Amino acid sequence: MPKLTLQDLQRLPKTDLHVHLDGSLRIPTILELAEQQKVKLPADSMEGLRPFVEVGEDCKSLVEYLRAFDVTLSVMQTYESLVRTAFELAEDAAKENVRYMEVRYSPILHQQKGLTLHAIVQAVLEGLAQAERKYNIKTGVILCGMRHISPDISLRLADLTVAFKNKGVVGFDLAGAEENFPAKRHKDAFGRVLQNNINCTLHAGEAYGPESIHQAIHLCGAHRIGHGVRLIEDGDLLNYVNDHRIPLECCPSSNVQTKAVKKMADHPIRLFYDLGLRVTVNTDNRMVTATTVSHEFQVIHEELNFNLEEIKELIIMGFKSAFLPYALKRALLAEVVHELKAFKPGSLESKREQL
Ligand SMILES: O=c1[nH]cnc2c1ncn2[C@@H]1O[C@H](CO)[C@@H](O)[C@H]1O
Ligand SMILES: [Zn+2]
Repeated sequence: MPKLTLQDLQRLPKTDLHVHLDGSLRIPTILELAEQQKVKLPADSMEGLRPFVEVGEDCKSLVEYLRAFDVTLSVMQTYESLVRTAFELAEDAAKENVRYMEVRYSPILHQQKGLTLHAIVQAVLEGLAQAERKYNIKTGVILCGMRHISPDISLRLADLTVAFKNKGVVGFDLAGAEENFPAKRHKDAFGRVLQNNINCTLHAGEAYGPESIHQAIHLCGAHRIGHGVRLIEDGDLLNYVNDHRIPLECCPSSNVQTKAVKKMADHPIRLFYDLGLRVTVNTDNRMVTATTVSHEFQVIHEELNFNLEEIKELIIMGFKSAFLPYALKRALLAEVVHELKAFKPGSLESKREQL
């Protein structure tokens, strides 16, 4: 199989459907924001801060992984910081040719300095709109309820999602520690979202078994599943997910770090793909996991033997799984399919030399 380089993968048009705003900052930006806002960080240099905000392979669990967010959230409590971090995330994504990105975060975690929930959504939409004007990228926002926070708050966040329907917010999610915090507690929030004809996805089957995926689909109406790695433990449910074309938002490197899988070679994305499931490749957290979409493709190319044709198919499944109105999705997909057909691996430099 001809080897694809990181540059090849960067040149391909891509989606990122599962990326957390508060896990995808630039480290220098955290340092700058902390200085401006007089926020105390655990360290005040790039290298000093890195271990607190990038978890690495020795992370032992999702709960440990989630500790990094205390640091990032400490500097994401002002309108300006939300505009900036949203803009920079979309800029970083656009620079690796991500054409469509759905950014998620939980507004309730950004109220430490008294911002209103509306302002918190507005700020992120403003940052993303700035990036859309400058780069060739389309974006949408997914608001997250948090598993460990009360269901009443999830309901408020569901109402917020409804209030911003057709104004940039495209879906609702449930995130946070999975074990001991079942999704069914939050089913009223999902009911609210669904009854307003809005899409939803839930993190499930990452730090808990297939029962969690079952609840996400059958009690909360999930249209997509975040991670879903432990679907592998229930063949019957796996067939249901396959038959209903429910997309899985796979985030391979993050899954190794949270120990949803022991090592990359064990990642079920290969099996899911071979069985015909609709699987998508995503970052989860560009900074906390220290990754990019191109890097995730490189990892599965090298460690799970996905070849170029298969990678192209994964990319198409990403666009197909977008929470976009059908007409827009079809137009975007047509554009991307055209580019994928014309795509030839090999760096731009070597192409120029051949000319
Ligand atoms: O992989 C994950 N699994 C579950 N929750 C996560 C993951 N990554 C981030 N968050 C949680 O989602 C919140 C909103 O963005 C973050 O603050 C973090 O607590
Ligand atoms: Zn996630």
